[in-house]
Amino acid sequence: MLAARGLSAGYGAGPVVRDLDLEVRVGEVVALLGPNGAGKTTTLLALAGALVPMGGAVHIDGKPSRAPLHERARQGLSLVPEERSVVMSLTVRENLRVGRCDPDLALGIFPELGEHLDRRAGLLSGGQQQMVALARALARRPTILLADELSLGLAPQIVQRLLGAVRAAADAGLAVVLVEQHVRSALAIADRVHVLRHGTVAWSGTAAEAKADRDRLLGAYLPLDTP
Ligand SMILES: Nc1ncnc2c1ncn2[C@@H]1O[C@H](COP(=O)(O)OP(=O)(O)OP(=O)(O)O)[C@@H](O)[C@H]1O
Repeated sequence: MLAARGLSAGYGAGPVVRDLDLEVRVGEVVALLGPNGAGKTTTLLALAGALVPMGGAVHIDGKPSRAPLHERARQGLSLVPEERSVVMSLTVRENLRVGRCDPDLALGIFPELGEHLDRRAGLLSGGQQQMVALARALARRPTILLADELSLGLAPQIVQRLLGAVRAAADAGLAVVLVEQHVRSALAIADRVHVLRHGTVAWSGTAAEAKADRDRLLGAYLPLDTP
């Protein structure tokens, strides 16, 4: 579905991620873990088409693609960036109408947003804002979801709710690449895991293997892990 083949990407001064190979298939959640600065966001942006590869390629449905983000978005890719992508001055209802989002579908994913439809997004809690961002991304009926640090700064219950919605969408046929610092939560919903360190893949395996090896993984690669 979506794959990186020998992918290198960065910001002008040279690649910050190098020679990455990874792929995500229909119905699968692939977690990208790693400490701050490891290159997780950079990888996600390159997969999304927001950064042009400096080497290698991104393949979509088996073919190399150089399409930019807006074109990939039309082809069914949804990106939830690290900075919450809700428009604070718009109401929840207005936020859900942006783009090709189906508001009823969005409310089906997070019914609790229903009572806040006419509130400005800026007045919502961080967790509710993230629900709006994720609901909007999922309610475009994408085939690929790329999500960056959904859990950032949020309470465990909300994180579970958000990641549960991601898992349910994958079970319904979505391909997901999830960047997370919250290792335990990511492993709870992921099928496969890549750990990035200094811009390269330091460890790859199934989520079950990562759970079995969690303490060693945390010690070796993920010293900044919280719960
Ligand atoms: N816009 C940018 N311009 C130049 N360098 C950048 C830019 N964004 C990130 N970098 C650098 O690229 C490297 C990888 O950053 P990236 O954000 O991909 O890491 P990350 O694993 O997502 O970390 P974090 O969890 O802190 O977001 C870092 O050294 C960072 O300083």
